[in-house]
This record gives sequence, C-alpha cells and structure tokens, in this order.
Amino acid sequence: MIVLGLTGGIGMGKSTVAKMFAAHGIPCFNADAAVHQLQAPGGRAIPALARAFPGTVNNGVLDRSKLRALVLRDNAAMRRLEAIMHPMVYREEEKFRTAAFRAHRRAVLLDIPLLFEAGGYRRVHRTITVSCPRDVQIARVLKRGLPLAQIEAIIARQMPDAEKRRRAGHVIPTGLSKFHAQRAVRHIIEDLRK
Ligand SMILES: CC(C)(COP(=O)(O)OP(=O)(O)OC[C@H]1O[C@@H](n2cnc3c(N)ncnc32)[C@H](O)[C@@H]1O)[C@@H](O)C(=O)NCCC(=O)NCCS
Ligand SMILES: Nc1ncnc2c1ncn2[C@@H]1O[C@H](COP(=O)(O)OP(=O)(O)OP(=O)(O)O)[C@@H](O)[C@H]1O
Repeated sequence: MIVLGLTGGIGMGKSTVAKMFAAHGIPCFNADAAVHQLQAPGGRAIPALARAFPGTVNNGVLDRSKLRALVLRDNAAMRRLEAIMHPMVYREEEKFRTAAFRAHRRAVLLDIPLLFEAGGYRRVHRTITVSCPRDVQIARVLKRGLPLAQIEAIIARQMPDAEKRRRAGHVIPTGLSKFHAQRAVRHIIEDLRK
C-alpha cells in the first residue's frame, strides 16, 4: 500500500485537493478532522484539555476560539496543546492505515498540516504540498471569518511555503483554477502507476 502525505499552509487547499484524490478512489485521512473529533463533546482529548487549559472546557464542551486565541499568544501553551493532541491524532492515523491495509487499498492519502514540522513525512512514501501565493491564502482564510492577526500568527508557526515546496516530492498549484489542481492530481496518480 502506497502512503501519500499531503500538506500545505492554512487555507491553501489541502481538503479540496484531498477530495480530488478521493474522486480517483484514494481514501483520505484528515488530521484536522481527527483533531475536531477528539475535541468534540465526549471526545478523548476533552479531559486532558480541561486539566491543561482551565476555563476552556465548560460542561464538557471545548471553546475552540478561546483555546485558539490562548495558544496563538503563548508558544509554551501551543506546545502543550500539541503534546496532548499529536499522539492522539497519530493513534487515529494508525487505525485508518490498518483499516485501509486490511481492505487491500493500493494507495491512501494522509492530509496533515504539520507533515514536515511534526515528522509525519517519515511515515509516508511520497510527500505532496499544495501551494498558492500568500495573498490568495490570506483572502481564503479571511472568508472563513478568522481575524487577520490570528491568520498571520498561524502562518508564522508553519514551515514557510517555499521550504515546503523545496522538500515535497510533488507540488500542486492551488492559486489557479481547480482545473489546474485536478490536472496535477492526475499526473501524480499516473506517476504512481509507473
Ligand atoms: C488551535 C486549535 C484549537 C484551533 O482550532 P480551529 O478549529 O480554529 O482550527 P483547525 O483545527 O480547523 O485548524 C485549521 C488550520 O490551522 C492550522 N493549525 C492548527 N494547529 C496548528 C499548529 N499547532 N501549528 C500550526 N498550524 C496549525 C492548520 O493549517 C490547520 O489546517 C486546533 O487547531 C488545535 O487543537 N491545534 C493543535 C493540534 C494540531 O497541531 N493540529 C494540526 C494538525 S495535527
Ligand atoms: N485551485 C484550487 N485548489 C484548491 N482550492 C481552491 C482552488 N481554488 C479555490 N480554492 C478554494 O480555496 C479554499 C481552500 O480551502 P481548503 O479547506 O481546501 O484548505 P485547507 O488547506 O484544507 O485549509 P486548512 O489549512 O484550514 O485546513 C476552498 O474554499 C477552495 O474552494
């Protein structure tokens, strides 16, 4: 089973491109979605978050925007949050890989924002990054309602786009039309078949 690792800066189009791979029959594990599930009411991360970040969990419900604001102004707090979340996300990834292997999948995709930063690149056969100009990236994330200062703080915590492009085995342009991205996805899949 070939394991593809997909990454890219916030809002650069990972989820959109992951859906393009899914349309070709390549199932996708989404690390952000795993984080959301683990942090949802009743989720496995809730007790640890309530202990580590008092006041962010009320009646078993995590206030995500409160936690986001807190960790974005305090590096040590972000490291504590990552230390709680990353092993849990890794466990979910393992479950996904095992299920895909048992289902005789030929290829799977792992969509991981911190693929290079957190070492996930070592667990995949090929690395792919989506990439678009910074102004396009910021405009897309602003549309979701995230304040500019928080967007810039998140971008500052991530590996620069140029470095991701240098390190990745494949680069998918997402600043142009979706047609361009779809074509790049097709090329990667054709390359896998060789
Ligand atoms: C900070 C939190 C609470 C913000 O939640 P929110 O719903 O606003 O954002 P969401 O989880 O959907 O993430 C959106 C994007 O932010 C970026 N991002 C998230 N966490 C991080 C991080 N630790 N470092 C850099 N960028 C990050 C990614 O590009 C991600 O795609 C949440 O992202 C979180 O718990 N992060 C820590 C876990 C983590 O490292 N996740 C990244 C993938 S494993
Ligand atoms: N050519 C393109 N390729 C990919 N996305 C595009 C393209 N053109 C426009 N978009 C849009 O850009 C936005 C990218 O959002 P998407 O959720 O896919 O990014 P993401 O990298 O998964 O974000 P996050 O880091 O927050 O998880 C979507 O609204 C998508 O429709």
